[in-house]
Amino acid sequence: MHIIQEKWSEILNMIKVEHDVSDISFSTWLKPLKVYKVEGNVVTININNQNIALDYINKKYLLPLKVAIAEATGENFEISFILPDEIEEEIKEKAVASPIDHNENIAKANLNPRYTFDTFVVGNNNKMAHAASVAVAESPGESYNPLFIYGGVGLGKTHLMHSIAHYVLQQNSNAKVLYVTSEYFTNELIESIRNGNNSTMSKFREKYRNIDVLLIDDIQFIIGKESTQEEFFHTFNALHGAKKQIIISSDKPPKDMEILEDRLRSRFEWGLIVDISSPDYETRMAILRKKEELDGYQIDDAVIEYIAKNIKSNIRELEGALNKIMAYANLEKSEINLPLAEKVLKDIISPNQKRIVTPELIIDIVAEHFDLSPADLTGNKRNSKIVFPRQIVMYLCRHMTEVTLKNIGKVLGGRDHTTIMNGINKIEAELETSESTKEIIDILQKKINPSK
Ligand SMILES: Nc1ncnc2c1ncn2[C@@H]1O[C@H](COP(=O)(O)OP(=O)(O)OP(=O)(O)O)[C@@H](O)[C@H]1O
Repeated sequence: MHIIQEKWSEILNMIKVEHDVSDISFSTWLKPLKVYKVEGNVVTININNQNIALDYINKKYLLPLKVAIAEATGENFEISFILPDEIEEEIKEKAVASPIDHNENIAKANLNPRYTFDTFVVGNNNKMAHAASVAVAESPGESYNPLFIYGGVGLGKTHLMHSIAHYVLQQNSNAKVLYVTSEYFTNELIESIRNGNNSTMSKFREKYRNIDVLLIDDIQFIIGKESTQEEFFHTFNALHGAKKQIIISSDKPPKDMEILEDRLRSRFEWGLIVDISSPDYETRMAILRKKEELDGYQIDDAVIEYIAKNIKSNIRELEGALNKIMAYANLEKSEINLPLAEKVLKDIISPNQKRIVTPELIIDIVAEHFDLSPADLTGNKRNSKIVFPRQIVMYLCRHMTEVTLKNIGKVLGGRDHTTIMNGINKIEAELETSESTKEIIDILQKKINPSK
């Protein structure tokens, strides 16, 4: 604590005595004054009362304050006054300048720090989507609302959405920005409904309707979930009506989302719809080069070209391939060259570009989709949250691999083949009657084997 702060009441009392200030004047003008900060030889005094006449204090007490401070400290100080409003402004400005607060904002908004415009490679496949995203980032709520980005798995939708969010936060650290997947939105909604009281629901609504920029990823997953669609519809209206920006991504355009409620579909079409397609060879090369630069690697052209030539449809896999080569080189302490790349990638790059689908892969992807762990699916728990996804694994293993019922049972924690058969029958029956099960299976099949 600065000596002026320590001696503050003494200083005020000195003024009272020396200038014969009445009790009432003292408590009106002097007592509310507080030392806000001391920097160098400047004391900033908080007036502490927005309505007080600054002029009057300046005229009447500036000199007495200077003298009393000099007397109490033995030094000369300049004095400046600050009002509560100005203090608030200053705190906000500090928040902009402070990288710690910026990181906090990024975390609060659920953003991946790496997914920015700087690290996003613009190519023929995403030029329009990129340009629209920049426009939205520069003037959220004003240009295209909603911005609807669609495209296949692993092509950069999420990266682009995060880039918009980062940009908005950089421009205005007070902006309320939130990125969620539609699955997260659904789970949170279900949780609020399950808690069953009005306050959890109103908290949920307050959260989602009090946002400047809302980004919802993979909206296709709310299809078939009626209460989620209903709630999202109202969230959308509230935000859009208040000119708040909404950005949505999906694996297909609204017109192809067959069982989406019409009123949502038409809203999705209000703004701008842009797509991201598979990158061409040049773009794949540029993405790999960018990654090399960001991760600080030094890699032979031949290796980069080999990956770019062979992995065509999915950028996540393109990056995964490079990571895998680096990991091997590291592990085996070997040089990064073409023979190593060929050896490491032989599983990914089969002559006809097919990904090898195994029950383990299916378990991983189904678990991730339902927000479960693989161990949940192979374990013994029997609640419906787990049983349904487990049956889906059985169905998908049957239809996407050559593995026998017995072996599917083995991988699924040692279940016998009749259990597996029953699970498969259950899903097959549901597919006859339930649009949402059909949709889930469709999504999962695409996640498991995007090239199909
Ligand atoms: N144009 C690009 N430049 C640089 N990196 C990219 C680009 N496009 C995609 N990536 C990278 O590819 C990976 C997959 O991208 P992302 O997660 O954004 O895909 P997505 O389309 O959202 O996939 P999903 O459909 O699975 O949600 C990320 O690591 C991302 O950084």
